[in-house]
Amino acid sequence: MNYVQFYYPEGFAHCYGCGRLNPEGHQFKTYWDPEKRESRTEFTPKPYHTAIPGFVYGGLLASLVDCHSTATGSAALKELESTPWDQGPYPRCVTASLEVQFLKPTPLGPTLVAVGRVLERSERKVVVGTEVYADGVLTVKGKAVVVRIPEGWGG
Ligand SMILES: CCCCCCCC/C=C\CCCCCCCC(=O)SCCNC(=O)CCNC(=O)[C@H](O)C(C)(C)COP(=O)(O)OP(=O)(O)OC[C@H]1O[C@@H](n2cnc3c(N)ncnc32)[C@H](O)[C@@H]1OP(=O)(O)O
Repeated sequence: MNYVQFYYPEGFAHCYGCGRLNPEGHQFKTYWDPEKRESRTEFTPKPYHTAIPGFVYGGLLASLVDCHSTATGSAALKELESTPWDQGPYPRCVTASLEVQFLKPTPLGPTLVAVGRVLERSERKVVVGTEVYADGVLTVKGKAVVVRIPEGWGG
C-alpha cells in the first residue's frame, strides 16, 4: 500500500503540510496499517525548523499532527468504502479542531514518528489521537477532529 496522500485527488494535493504536489511544502507521508488500524508519519525536521537551538519549532509539530490527523481520518473513512486500499481516490478531510500538548521539548535532529489512532468515527467526522516520538521518547500528544470535505468542493 502506498501512503494516504498519494491517493488524494489532484485538486486536494497542494496542502503545504502534506500535498504531494507542493514542492515547497513538507510533503508529509502517512501510512495506514489496516490490521492495527494505526497510522504512521515519519519526518526529519530540517536544521532551520528551530524553536531554540537544538529543539523543534512547535508550529512544525502542530503541522505534523494536523496533516497526520487528516490522513488518518481519510484512511478511516476509506474503510467505509467497498473499493480496495490501493485504489484512489481517498476521501479528503479538513481539520475542524486541533489540540496539541507539548509534553517535553522535542530534540532537533532525530526523525520524528507520529502514530495515530481513530478515537471516534462517523460517516463524516473522525476524531484522531496522535503521539509524536523523538528517539522513542513521547514529546507531543495531539487530538484532532477532522471532517470530510463536502461533495463537490475542489478535487
Ligand atoms: C483548507 C480550507 C478548506 C476549505 C475548502 C475549500 C474547497 C476544497 C478545496 C481544497 C481542499 C484541500 C484541503 C486541504 C486540507 C489540508 C488540511 C488543512 O490545512 S485544513 C485547514 C484548516 N481547516 C479549515 O479551514 C476548516 C474550516 N472549517 C470548515 O470548513 C467547516 O467548519 C467544517 C467543514 C470543518 C465543518 O463544517 P460543516 O458545516 O460542513 O459541518 P458540521 O455539520 O458543522 O460539522 C460536522 C461535524 O464536525 C463537528 N465539528 C465541526 N466543527 C468542529 C469544531 N471546531 N470542533 C469540534 N467538532 C467540530 C460537528 O460537531 C459535526 O459533528 P457530528 O457529525 O455532529 O458528530
